[in-house]
Amino acid sequence: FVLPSPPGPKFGPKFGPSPIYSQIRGGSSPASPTSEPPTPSPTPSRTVSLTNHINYDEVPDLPLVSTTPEWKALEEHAKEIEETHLRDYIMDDERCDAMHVLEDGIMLDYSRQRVTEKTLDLLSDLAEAQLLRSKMTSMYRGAPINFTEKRAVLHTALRSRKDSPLRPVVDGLDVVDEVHSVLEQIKKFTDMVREGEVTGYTGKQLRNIVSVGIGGSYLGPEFLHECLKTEPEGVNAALGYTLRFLSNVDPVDVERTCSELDPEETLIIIVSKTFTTAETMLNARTMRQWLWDFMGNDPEVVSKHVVACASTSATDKVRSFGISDDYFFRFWDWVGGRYSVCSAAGAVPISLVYGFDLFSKVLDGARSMDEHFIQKPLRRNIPMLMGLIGVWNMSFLKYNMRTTLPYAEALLKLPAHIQQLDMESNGKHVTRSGKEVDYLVGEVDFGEPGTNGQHSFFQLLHMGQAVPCDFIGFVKSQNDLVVDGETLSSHDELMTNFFAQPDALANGKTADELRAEGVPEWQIPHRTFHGNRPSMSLLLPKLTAFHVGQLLALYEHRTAVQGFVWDLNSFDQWGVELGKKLALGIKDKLVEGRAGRTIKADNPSTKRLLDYYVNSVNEDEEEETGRKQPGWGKNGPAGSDFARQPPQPHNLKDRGTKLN
Ligand SMILES: O=P(O)(O)OC[C@H]1O[C@H](O)[C@H](O)[C@@H](O)[C@@H]1O
Repeated sequence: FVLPSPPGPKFGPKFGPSPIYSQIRGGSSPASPTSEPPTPSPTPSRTVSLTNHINYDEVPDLPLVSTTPEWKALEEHAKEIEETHLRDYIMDDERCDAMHVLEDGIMLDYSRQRVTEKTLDLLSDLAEAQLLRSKMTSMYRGAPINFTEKRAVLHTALRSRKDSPLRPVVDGLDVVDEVHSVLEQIKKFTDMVREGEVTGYTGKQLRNIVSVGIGGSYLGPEFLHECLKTEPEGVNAALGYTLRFLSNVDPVDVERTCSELDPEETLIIIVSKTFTTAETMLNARTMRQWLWDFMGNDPEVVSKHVVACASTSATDKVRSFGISDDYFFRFWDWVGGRYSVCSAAGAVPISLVYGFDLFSKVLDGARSMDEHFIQKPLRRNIPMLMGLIGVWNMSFLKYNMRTTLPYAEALLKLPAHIQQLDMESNGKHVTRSGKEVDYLVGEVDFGEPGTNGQHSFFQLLHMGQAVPCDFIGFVKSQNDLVVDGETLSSHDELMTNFFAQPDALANGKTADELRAEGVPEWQIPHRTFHGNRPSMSLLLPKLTAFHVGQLLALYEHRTAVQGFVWDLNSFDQWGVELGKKLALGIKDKLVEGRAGRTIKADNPSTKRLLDYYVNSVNEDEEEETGRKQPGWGKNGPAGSDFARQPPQPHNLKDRGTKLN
């Protein structure tokens, strides 16, 4: 990977005087937790200079990757792999030894993947042909690699050190300075709230936090929250605070979120990069109404109880909502929603509940993984290995699904976060140059913590469709238990499954083995497992804030690797737009229907559904009132504001509780 140095930054970023990131060595973060078990000391790294790459705008239009000799070689090789069963591969001592890495405190074992040394060599050739390193460094340097939106992709800058020698500049601003100025604002504000120096409208301490947001403005922060809830430092830091997330536009979600909350002690965080997302903005208005219902319709109620985390380009919208500038925590267009956990989107709610210091440890972990990713050679690079094996499984072995199986209850929201991160990033059908792909890209991701998943969908994993599995486990529990008389701790018991399941998937169970166990002949086909099902195992020391940060960045980078090799733009999401636009059109039609006018739909199928929906509600109304109702008509003439109210309007006051 020795590529010519760029002639100069064409796309905006400015660099320090010399090779910069090359001074950073992997795993050197000082923030590794001191608690047991110690993070294994990183192997000394080879440094990689970020200057050895070509500018993104000079990356040539690549031919469809499926037409390259590197791709064809892998296709041929896939036939060879079919010849050997995983149960034989995993008996090879030398192979198993070669197929694990211990880097940045994380052990990755990929010996249960259907790969050989040759597979890895061929994948490495493919990565080189697809300019993987060049694309990675372009991302870190702030090139506009999200070219359909003309944006840089700089989530790595969100966890840069203040004195980082790598200083991308976007729109004339040094992004690292920008990041640190907001982090300081967040620290100051959240400390003041936690110390009671900033209070609510009636002078009460703000101890209930409601984060309103959806998609990337929700899933990642919720994933972090669930991890920190039982993190030993997190448990103490959060005493006396609650954090709830309001994401769905379903009014029932409002009901659940507000139940038993005292509005006078509640701080609402509106998290929306664009500050236009329909669901979030309706929920934001609902929560504002809820505050007003209790404390009066005074602008100060909003300015003291509502904060915003949004992109700088939404500043006017934030202000016109009534939010004060001091309560506005900005992020930037160069942070994608699903990559925004380390921005204000995650920083504000998490710091309010757990304190800024704990959130900083998440950033330390993510930074450690960023450094690992950019520096380590392929065979020691965890996200790169995982990404390339992902490409191999999907495009060559044709597994079009993948499952994330954390053996840690506190990671219960990781599968949902990965689902958005990966499926929104790589769920595409054209390459960077707009060519239709003729190879499989973008897995269907799903998952559930073990052992719950074992009693749910594992039947399919073992005997139905083959789905590559990511097993994630920890050496030490956040909170282990030893029950009197038990031979193992409860965490050990959990981990027995973490070790057993990958073997069950790989080995399966043959008819001969079943016969030897005395299984009756008629049952044998029903109890035979074909095995040969790939998985990988990630083993981390303990689910601390630092290691959560590593995991977060690891999966972000895995997604990027796959997108880079498939030559996709993993950072836009145009596929989400069409449905949003259509929903706006339906809104107009429903308004018509509610006003008792004929609904004109775009097709008979939608018209039938809309008519049924509107008329069924009206029939319920008639039953209740004994009167014929046009639209919602009970409260006023058709077409008036009242006419659009639901039949049983709720008083938002019912959804909160004054505790004293
Ligand atoms: O943060 P917001 O602008 O409200 O966007 C929230 C979400 O909405 C969209 O539908 C996108 O697909 C997501 O990537 C985004 O995270």
